[in-house]
Amino acid sequence: MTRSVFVINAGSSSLKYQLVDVDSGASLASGLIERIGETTGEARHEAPGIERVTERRVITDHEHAFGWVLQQLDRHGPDLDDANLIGIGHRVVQGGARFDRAVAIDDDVAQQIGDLAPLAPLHNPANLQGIRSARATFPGHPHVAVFDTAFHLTIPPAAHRYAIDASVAAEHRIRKYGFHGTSHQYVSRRMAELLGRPLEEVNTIVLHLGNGASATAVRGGRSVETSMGMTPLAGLVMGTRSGDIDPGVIFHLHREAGMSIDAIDTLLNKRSGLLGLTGTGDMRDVRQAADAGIPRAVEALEIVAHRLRGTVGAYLAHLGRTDAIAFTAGIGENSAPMRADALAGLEGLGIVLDPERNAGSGERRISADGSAIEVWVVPTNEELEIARQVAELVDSSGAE
Ligand SMILES: Nc1ncnc2c1ncn2[C@@H]1O[C@H](COP(=O)(O)OP(=O)(O)O)[C@@H](O)[C@H]1O
Ligand SMILES: CC(=O)OP(=O)(O)O
Ligand SMILES: [Mg+2]
Repeated sequence: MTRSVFVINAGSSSLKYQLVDVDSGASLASGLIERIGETTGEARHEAPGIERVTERRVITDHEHAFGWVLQQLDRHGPDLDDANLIGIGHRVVQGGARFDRAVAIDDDVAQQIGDLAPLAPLHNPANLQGIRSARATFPGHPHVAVFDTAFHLTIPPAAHRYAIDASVAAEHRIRKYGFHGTSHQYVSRRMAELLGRPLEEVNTIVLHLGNGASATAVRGGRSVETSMGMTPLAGLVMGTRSGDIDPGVIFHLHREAGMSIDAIDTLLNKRSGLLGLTGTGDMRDVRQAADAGIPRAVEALEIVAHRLRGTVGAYLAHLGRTDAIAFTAGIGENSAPMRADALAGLEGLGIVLDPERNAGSGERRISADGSAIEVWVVPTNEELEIARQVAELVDSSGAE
């Protein structure tokens, strides 16, 4: 019989969901509600065998959004009883130093997710709002939190501590947490499977390049270094986030340009990265502009590739021996030129792409036969990984 998990990724003004068949991995329904709380929201729902539903309407809050989803399921199926819904999985971005695995959500866990909000002010309050609304909407089912940070709690202190006053860091819980852990875990496991070797023996660099982007060095299935930091602002150049900058820039913008801390926060999180460099945060548009010869787009792609190449180089050093590099997420899976640019010039380090394989599609090896380090495209599936973790917890503990 089918067993399904409803996976929720709640953002501040959006709600992404997917009903996942845990055993086959198939998506039974999915959708996205955007601009919640604004004057014109947009809601999409799709399921196999139906025409995609798109509506523009006011959606007042997350509970209202869930009401809309239930209505779509009611109208178009699948029926949640037929789908044998066994639990609800919530993506929670910040789990702090405490949550090293998925947990069943009770009032105490919900409170702790709220207490972690200062460490992820853009994400955790929204995640919590999603949890509250979903618990009200699905009161009879177990709810499970799956944390972006959990996979990275194996990162050793030399890599996760910042060199600042130790008492200030301890008091304010300042350290590298890292994010996208669900994806890095899923892809690094799959990588070992594809190489046909035990997970414990495989060292992989995972490059998750979506709107948010991060790199992780995985040694024998454990994260040992990652590019995001205390917050998802650090590291690689992203769609709208700057990634690494000299922290001195912030003082300069405050003191010399008179910008408020909130304005700088918005600048670095929402108006930087590809968007700040070119005017669009979407890689497809930037590539098109670069192909048309627009200099700032060409230069933006060089900045993205330069940061990636430096990160790969650092992680080769941290791992000592690297078996594979895996590209994943929207850009990593779909942009052959960005993969080629990121690894250009690394032949001397044993990394050689095969241009024809790189230009193909789907899960595959893209390195040349003689490449000492294999390079692969491994499509991520965060929803499936969340659904599996929920199923595992429900099966083992009868989570309520
Ligand atoms: N064919 C493609 N070529 C280049 N970039 C692509 C392609 N398809 C998607 N992308 C890029 O992937 C990014 C979105 O990645 P995705 O993983 O879907 O994002 P999110 O982090 O929101 O889940 C966007 O920058 C988009 O332009
Ligand atoms: C944590 C993070 O960066 O998430 P996303 O890629 O979904 O923005
Ligand atoms: Mg994604």
